[in-house]
Amino acid sequence: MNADEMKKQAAWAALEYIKGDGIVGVGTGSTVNHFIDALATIKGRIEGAVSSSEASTKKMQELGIKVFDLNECNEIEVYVDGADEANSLLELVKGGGGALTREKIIAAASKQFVCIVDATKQVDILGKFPLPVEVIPMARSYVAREIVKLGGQPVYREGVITDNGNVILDVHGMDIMEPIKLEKTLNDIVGVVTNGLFAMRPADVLLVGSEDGTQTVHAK
Ligand SMILES: O=C[C@H](O)[C@H](O)[C@H](O)COP(=O)(O)O
Repeated sequence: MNADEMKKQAAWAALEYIKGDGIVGVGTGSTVNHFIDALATIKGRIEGAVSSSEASTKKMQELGIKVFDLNECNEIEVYVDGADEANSLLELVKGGGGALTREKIIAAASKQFVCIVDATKQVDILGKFPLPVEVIPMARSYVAREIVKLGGQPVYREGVITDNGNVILDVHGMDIMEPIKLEKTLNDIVGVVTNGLFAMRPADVLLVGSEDGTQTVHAK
């Protein structure tokens, strides 16, 4: 079984968590694309979705899923999204696809966060995957210098503009021993919009697609 088949397995398993008939929070990425295919099979039962990216919005609209603005919604029951890394506390690194800010907003606005990954995403220590940081364009060099002071090696993701009109720095070389502390420290740098650590608001459930079927993990 390849990684994409494992992603698909985890994505379809997330359907079980869509119990009501309300609005579902939908993340971004190749794993979520499988989830959107799954969600389309129950589109008659749910009211619709809120979306964390233009890409997910487009795919959902093509499949006939109604997409709402988050400002039109109250608390979202369930948010389903992928991740680039997940540890045993279900703290995550996200943003490989550049959608971290809207993802973090919907995660914060949701009661339950179901994270869907393939088995390669599970790690003991976060940070091998370069940590994405979304930055206001004029602050890019300043923020990069501040990140170097924290021990990271920021690399400008050239040619990428986020859905919010900002740029991304991918921070290499960090063993993230204290994810909550680093998430807050990065947030405090002026010019940073969001960082890809989801530790203050980790996932509630992790569905891991693997050779042995989908494993359900709760935070230790
Ligand atoms: O910005 C992108 C998101 O955080 C994705 O959820 C994350 O990068 C995982 O993507 P994929 O499912 O394609 O591996």
